[in-house]
Amino acid sequence: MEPLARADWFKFRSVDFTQLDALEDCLEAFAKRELDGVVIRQVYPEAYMREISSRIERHEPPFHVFPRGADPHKARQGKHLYGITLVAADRDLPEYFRVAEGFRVQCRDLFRDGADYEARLKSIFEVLGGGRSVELPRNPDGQGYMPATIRILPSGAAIDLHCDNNLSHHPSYAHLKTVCDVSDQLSFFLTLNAPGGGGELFVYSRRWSDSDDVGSQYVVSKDASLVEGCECLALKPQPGDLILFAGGRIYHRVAPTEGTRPRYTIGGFLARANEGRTLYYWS
Ligand SMILES: O=C(O)CCC(=O)C(=O)O
Ligand SMILES: [Fe+2]
Repeated sequence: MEPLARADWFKFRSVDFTQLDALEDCLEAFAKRELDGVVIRQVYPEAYMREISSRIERHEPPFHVFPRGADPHKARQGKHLYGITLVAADRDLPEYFRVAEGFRVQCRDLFRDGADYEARLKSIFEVLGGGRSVELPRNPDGQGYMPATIRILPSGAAIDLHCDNNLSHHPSYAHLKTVCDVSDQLSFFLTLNAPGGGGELFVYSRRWSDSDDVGSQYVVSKDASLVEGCECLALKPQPGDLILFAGGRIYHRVAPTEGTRPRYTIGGFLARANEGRTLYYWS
């Protein structure tokens, strides 16, 4: 992570993975809006991220590709996912839960010779949650949600301006809302591969308000004029760095990547249980 100017409208902390204890219980500060983001550097060694990225490049293991039907080799030309998000699954939740089951197994395979991704993230969230238990949510049939998705941005691809609170208005969130409080959900992602240029996460001083919700347009591509004149910061994490930020309430986007190296990140969302002291993560 490159050094970053502090901004009073984006309160963040940055620590090395070895100093994780410094962030103990920091989710309380997120809830009180005293903290907007944290960067945990070198959650994995950079060399291991290179190995993971070359597996992703080879589509190994053969993750489900979204949009479905895209040839993973040809799909390099456009933004795509390994796995599927709740909103991308739209109303086909049986498909979502099928993909989720396979993804968890394949993700273990992807990290087979290092620290397991899901286990490592859970142990980090336990510290950040001040000892709360951390669990994958399950639907009434006992099927687990997607623990994360892998976002692949080849050269020139971007993630347009959005706020993740907007996503939780989608009908596919109906069950999840009975389990956890998805308003002001947090976003997390681990950088696996950084592009040669561009690909910064831009966060804006503009906050979400429910009046920003535009009917059935749930996801990205909010009108850029929403943040015209707002202040912004560019975060540029390095491979192995984990970012956790208040993506539910803070407008953000990923700038177009430049150069031949694609941008790979793996991540999802985090929220507190409606009851009890559990944290849930999903994508
Ligand atoms: O950088 C990424 O992979 C996605 C960032 C994002 O918009 C999010 O995690 O909510
Ligand atoms: Fe987001």
